[in-house]
Amino acid sequence: MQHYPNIVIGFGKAGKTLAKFLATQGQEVLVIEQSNQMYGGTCINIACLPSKRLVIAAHNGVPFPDAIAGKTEMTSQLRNKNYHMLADEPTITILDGHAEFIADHELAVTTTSGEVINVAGERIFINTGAITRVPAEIPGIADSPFLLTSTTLMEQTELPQELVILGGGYIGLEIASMMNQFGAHVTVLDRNDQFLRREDDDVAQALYDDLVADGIDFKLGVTINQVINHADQAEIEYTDHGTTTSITADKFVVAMGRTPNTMELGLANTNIQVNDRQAIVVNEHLQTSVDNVWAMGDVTGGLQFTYISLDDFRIVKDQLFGAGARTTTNRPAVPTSVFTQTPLTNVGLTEKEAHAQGIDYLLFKLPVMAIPKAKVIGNQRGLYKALVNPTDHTILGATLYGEESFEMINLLTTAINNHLPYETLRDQIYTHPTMTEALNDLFKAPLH
Ligand SMILES: Cc1cc2nc3c(=O)[nH]c(=O)nc-3n(C[C@H](O)[C@H](O)[C@H](O)COP(=O)(O)OP(=O)(O)OC[C@H]3O[C@@H](n4cnc5c(N)ncnc54)[C@H](O)[C@@H]3O)c2cc1C
Ligand SMILES: NC(=O)c1ccc[n+]([C@@H]2O[C@H](COP(=O)([O-])OP(=O)(O)OC[C@H]3O[C@@H](n4cnc5c(N)ncnc54)[C@H](O)[C@@H]3O)[C@@H](O)[C@H]2O)c1
Repeated sequence: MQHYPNIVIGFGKAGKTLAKFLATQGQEVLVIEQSNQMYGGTCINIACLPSKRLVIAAHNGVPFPDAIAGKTEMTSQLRNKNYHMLADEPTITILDGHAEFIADHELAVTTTSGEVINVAGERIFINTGAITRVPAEIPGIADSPFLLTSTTLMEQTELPQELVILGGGYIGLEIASMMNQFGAHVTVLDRNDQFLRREDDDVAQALYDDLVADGIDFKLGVTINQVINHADQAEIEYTDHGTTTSITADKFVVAMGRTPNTMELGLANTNIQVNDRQAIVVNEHLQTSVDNVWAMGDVTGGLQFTYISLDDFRIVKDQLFGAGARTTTNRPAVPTSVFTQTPLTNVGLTEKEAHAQGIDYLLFKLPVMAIPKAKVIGNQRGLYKALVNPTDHTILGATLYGEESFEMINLLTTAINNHLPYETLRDQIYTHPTMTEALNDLFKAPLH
């Protein structure tokens, strides 16, 4: 059995960044990746980058098959670049194969040719990501020929005319908005009665109204009973507030959450603990229950974002090479964006959360209609909201529903993380015409 000082399982964001960093420190690293189509991980191959490429292509009126072809070319280039980023390091070995633990520090790797190679690692970093949750408990879904995931949707060459999306969260809404722009008729089914229930009601209502105006149908508060697979179409049967009915679809997308990818990792052969949601249990330093074994990224069951996985790398790096002060509990504010055609972006507290936590705040609000750049872009949908601490005037949170909000939010995040008073943003000189300059107006006067 070959021994390595460092083994990374999975070529994801945290894993590849850590492997590269260890190599720059002269350390030997074995990186195990089960698919040569996944060098660089989920984000660049099947998630963030291809999906945003398609969102933009749809917006620009690119026909669906051309958009898919352009996306595929892009991911291929990114994959190659990522591969060489690690493979060209003299102290990194990439092993193409599926890793399973056979003991706390030992792995059996089944290569693509079927050979099994056993390796041992002094330090092991698990970065195996998450996979689409396909609800086996709903009859007819798992074995349906009409089933798509976010991954297989992005491999289609023909636009489905009638598309049903099961789940109206991040993936469901981004796909709904994008496929609607490509020309499909989209219906979204979600078990929650309330659309985006964590958002403030005014913001959720604005996005909902805009998506409905675009032609997307929503069935909220429904129970999906079964999928009946006919010759050409799927029939999705659901109960809508006591009435059982059904809808037919050329394809349906399962977007009901993603489960930490631990099922085929052989963890039963180790002392590494997994919780009831299949996530690897870690402490605030991302250490598992076995010494010198860490888990990073989606597999820990935390927030599923690429930048969280990157931050997990920083936490582990700080233990190995720094003071060990960085933890999951002292992460700075984390912004999030739903990349619908008009994007919805948050950082910090919403009004709903402030109320629930009994936190007092000043409220600032601005309709996007008031922003000159929105007129220039030709999309005046949306509203901005910000919550401010009444005592020291620091920003408690912001919700930006409007064009380019996924860019602007980074400025607000900097302000929050550096405890800047809102007046700093209000009085700053901004480039013109931009969406960001609206911060001059947003912070003019609180509503209350
Ligand atoms: C459609 C979609 C859109 C998204 N959009 C965004 C977005 O816009 N912004 C954002 O921040 N996040 C987005 N996300 C979430 C983001 O993609 C994930 O949070 C992120 O990629 C997780 O990275 P990771 O480091 O946990 O591991 P991953 O990048 O998932 O890497 C895990 C790797 O491990 C490999 N692997 C798994 N098991 C084994 C094994 N046993 N042996 C060997 N190799 C193994 C896998 O093949 C994979 O390459 C999106 C997700 C999806 C599905
Ligand atoms: N822009 C981004 O950063 C981005 C984009 C896509 C995905 N992601 C990440 O990927 C993760 C997974 O995305 P997702 O959309 O699959 O999960 P999600 O948790 O965001 O949404 C899942 C939705 O499915 C619904 N649902 C679950 N079970 C159901 C059932 N039986 N019947 C009907 N509805 C049901 C839930 O109510 C929820 O609205 C996200 O949480 C996010 O962290 C991020």
